Amino acid sequence: MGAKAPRQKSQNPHLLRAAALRDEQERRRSRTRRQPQPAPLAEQERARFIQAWLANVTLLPFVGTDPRLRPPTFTTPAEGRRSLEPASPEFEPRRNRFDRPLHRYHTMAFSPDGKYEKGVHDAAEQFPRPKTGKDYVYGTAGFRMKAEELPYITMQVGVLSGMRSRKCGGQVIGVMITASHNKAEDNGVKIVDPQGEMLEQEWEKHATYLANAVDPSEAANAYMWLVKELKVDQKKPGKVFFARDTRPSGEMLVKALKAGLSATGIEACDYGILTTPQLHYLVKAANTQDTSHPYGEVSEEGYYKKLAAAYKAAMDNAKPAGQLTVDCANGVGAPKLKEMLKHLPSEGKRAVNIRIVNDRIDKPEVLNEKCGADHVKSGQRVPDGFDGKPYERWASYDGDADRIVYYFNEEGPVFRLLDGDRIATLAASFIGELVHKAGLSDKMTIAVVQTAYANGSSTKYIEQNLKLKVECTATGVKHLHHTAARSDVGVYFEANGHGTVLFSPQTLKRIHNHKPESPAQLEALDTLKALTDLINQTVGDAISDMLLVEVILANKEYSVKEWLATYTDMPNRLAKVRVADRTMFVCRPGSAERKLDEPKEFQDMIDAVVVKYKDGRAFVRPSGTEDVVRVYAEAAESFDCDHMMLELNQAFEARKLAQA
Ligand SMILES: CC(=O)N[C@H]1[C@@H](OP(=O)(O)O)O[C@H](CO)[C@@H](O)[C@@H]1O
Repeated sequence: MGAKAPRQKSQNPHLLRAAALRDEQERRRSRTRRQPQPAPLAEQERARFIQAWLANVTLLPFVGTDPRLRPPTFTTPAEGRRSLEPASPEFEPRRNRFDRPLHRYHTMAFSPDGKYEKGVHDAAEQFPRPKTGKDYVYGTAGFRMKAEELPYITMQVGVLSGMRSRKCGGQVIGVMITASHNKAEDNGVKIVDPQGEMLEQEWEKHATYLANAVDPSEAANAYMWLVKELKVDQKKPGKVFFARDTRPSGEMLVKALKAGLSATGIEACDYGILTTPQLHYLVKAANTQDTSHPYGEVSEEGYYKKLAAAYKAAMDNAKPAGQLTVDCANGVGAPKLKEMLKHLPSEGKRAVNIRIVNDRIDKPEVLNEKCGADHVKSGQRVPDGFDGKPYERWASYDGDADRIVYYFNEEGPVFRLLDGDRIATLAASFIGELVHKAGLSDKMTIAVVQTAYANGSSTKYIEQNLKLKVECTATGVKHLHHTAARSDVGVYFEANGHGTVLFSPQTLKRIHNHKPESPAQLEALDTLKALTDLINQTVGDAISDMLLVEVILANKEYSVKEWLATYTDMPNRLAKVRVADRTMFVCRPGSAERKLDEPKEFQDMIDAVVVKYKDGRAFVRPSGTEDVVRVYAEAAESFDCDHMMLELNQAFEARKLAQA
């Protein structure tokens, strides 16, 4: 640990008193260090003591980073407890930039058999926290930032995922290292829960807490605090599967992750380079392999085999709809789609005709560069390398292949996007037809889950034409996933192409136990069964969603033109405004982020703008992944959308909220 700069003398009497207290603690500590260490306690006595210690230890708010405030190395209970001096009132727990208290606590230093605490301490020394002065928050997409800032956080994610596995009875937990659609120099890390879903929300706070421990001692203290608070039995086994995308920084982050895992005695399995949804698949497959409903073979090969078998079954009575070109964003989707194609029929009536472009994983700097789902969706334009003729079907993945959008050009050329809303409506209508044809209509209901960004026409189409229920949730896949999981069949997609379909366990049972009464019912039932395997139900998956769309287009004998013709999108605009502090924008609870409560009167102003335009709809919400607020506007006329955006922009400027 480096030398500390001397503290500035304060005239504040409280601070002077606190400084005197610190000096006294330091004197006591140096006396303690000089004393001979007591002999080791007998094993039984030791166990009794640990229990007593855990019961008695008082947790105090962290009061600063001064090493002199740290408690002494543990010797006996009495001495240990002496270190827990009451915090002075003037030391408020530090708060991060989102005004959340950073729950930092001092326990004693290493507990008697604190090998894991010591391990965390040492791992934090090996991968020190970057001195950026920033607070890090586990957000919608885990932690995501410049790769060089990530090693410490990744190490801590290793620590937390191991704890999570122990807490979940030793079930496998996943850790994915990816920054999805971000540029190559960024990276990210996120945790996958036992059924392949996103990390439980309560644990996101624990991840934030660990990531903000400022030094090795605090990291060890934070670890112990969580162990006690969450009642994690450290003797229990824990297992973590991890993988990364093609970013060059992935390898160095894997080292940091492994350090966090081995520091806490967790068994780890490195799956190398995978797409994000493949890792989600593996986690669920591992945790269900000995149950009555195994999700699939626990291997990458198992993933391809499951999808290929389901694809072939679902295409039994259909004719593929011609060539599809896939832009893989120069990311991990390219090699994995090539692998997938080896398992799919290349000849015969079910032959798959897929051409891959933007597959340069050997050139990391081109990852997501002018290509990929985000580039296409947010810019409403074709990617680099596009050579499609009118009405040729194209699709784009993002950098870790967990989302997909389709598109084509009409003569002109006029760009036509078939985004997540379109995939949701296509999937919901096809599944609805199959359920009806199989004679299962009265046994299950289908719901479609969207966010406020879903195009108003798609919502109307689902309710009025498909006659299905639509639910709107806050932005972020975990919200959609949880809502969809409450339905028998829950189709969820964000407009940006991230989504999947969930079949509840009872629904799967009903589908598999249903006795068809005619050949037509049997045919529909077989296709429905195949879809339940074709769809990656753990998370949005570009490869699986693509095969689903291909199956539907082939079965419905739809061209992209017919798919587009199902409804007409409302003209819409999405912009982001850089503001000094996005946390001052607070969404109204229960409004699915379509209304604001703060800043006061801002919502009234939006409402006053919107009523002026035919079928106008607009909302403003703070982003969960960037330091911006997003502004969305929709109206019957494209011209009106532009006007609405202009008026909303003026509102930001009038209140001096926007930053240059
Ligand atoms: C309008 C939009 O596309 N928002 C995206 C974006 O969230 P924001 O909270 O809007 O930054 O990133 C999320 C994570 O990738 C994704 O789930 C979401 O759909």
